[in-house]
Amino acid sequence: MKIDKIAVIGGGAWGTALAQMAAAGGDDVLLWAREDEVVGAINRIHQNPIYLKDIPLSESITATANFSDLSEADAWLVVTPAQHMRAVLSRAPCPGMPLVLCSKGIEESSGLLLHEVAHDVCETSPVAVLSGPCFAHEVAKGLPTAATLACEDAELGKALHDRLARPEFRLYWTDDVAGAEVGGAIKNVLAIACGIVEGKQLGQNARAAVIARGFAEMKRFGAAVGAREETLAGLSGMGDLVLTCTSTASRNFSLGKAIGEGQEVADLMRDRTTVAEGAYTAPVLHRIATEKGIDMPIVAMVAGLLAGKFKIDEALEMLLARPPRAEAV
Ligand SMILES: NC(=O)C1=CN([C@@H]2O[C@H](COP(=O)(O)OP(=O)(O)OC[C@H]3O[C@@H](n4cnc5c(N)ncnc54)[C@H](O)[C@@H]3O)[C@@H](O)[C@H]2O)C=CC1
Ligand SMILES: O=C(CO)COP(=O)(O)O
Repeated sequence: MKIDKIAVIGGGAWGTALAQMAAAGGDDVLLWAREDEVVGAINRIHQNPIYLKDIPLSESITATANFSDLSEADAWLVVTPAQHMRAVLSRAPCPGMPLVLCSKGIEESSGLLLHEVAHDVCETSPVAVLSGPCFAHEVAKGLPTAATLACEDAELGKALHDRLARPEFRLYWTDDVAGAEVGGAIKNVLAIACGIVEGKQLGQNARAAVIARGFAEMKRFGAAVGAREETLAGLSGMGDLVLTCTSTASRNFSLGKAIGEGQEVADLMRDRTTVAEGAYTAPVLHRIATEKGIDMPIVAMVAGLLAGKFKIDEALEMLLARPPRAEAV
């Protein structure tokens, strides 16, 4: 099996960066974007002026707003915000098309992981997941990056690896699709928590505690949905957790930081141009954890703070008042 022609669905920062990476060898790449302004600018001046400003893009990238153009591709990279993936895929002619899911989240309405949503909408499509510590602007500039490529079909996984990996974009493979998705979805919620710690000036010890105990929550959730612990300890889990929990380049961390500094959640969420997935993942993750009896206190606090159920000082008090426990998960 050989994958040559790549199409990318989603002209945000990450879709644009992935199109840039897929076009780095000079191969033509088709990028579907929702905004006419993005389509026009990519085709005319090879830039994405809304989502990835000031980064020159490869002339091998062509943008389109027509789903019908995508049927010529050998595989699609799906890079919409998680909550819009079902609606966008439902409009695209996907029978049998291999899909590489690059978004990070859990569908709020159904509680499904994104590979389950893709199977729902595109029943005959084989599905892979690409996830890891990858700030879009760094990938678009060709800075060294490593990520996880998860695919149950080994032949398709190898073909995707051969087409997408580059020396500066190193892909490690696994067949643990759920594992790769769980890490990417949960780290966004934990990044909001770490941003709150930063904004509230609770200290670096507290941030390290959130990362380590948040990882324990990730492992508990993973075990309940069949994710392998070794995947969570890799790039898509621990790797992305460290990146996103320690940098203001993360939208999730920055959202948390602003909340920690005392800004109102409603103001911060209103009129956002870019997506902070953790704000949508936190409530559904908390709901699933409660239903399945999975202990996820940090996730519960983030969900409660976003919903305005309590103040940060109260959340901190509740976390610190939890009964002592053994460290092992
Ligand atoms: N930016 C990054 O560094 C990375 C992002 N991701 C993930 O990629 C996914 C996409 O994120 P970004 O490209 O960063 O987005 P972005 O924040 O740069 O852009 C927002 C995107 O949302 C789309 N959008 C807004 N309203 C929509 C609607 N009603 N229906 C369909 N699409 C709509 C816009 O067209 C645009 O493509 C997210 O799940 C994110 O977690 C994953 C790795 C890195
Ligand atoms: O997923 C990311 C890096 O791997 C991007 O993080 P943010 O969505 O928080 O900006």
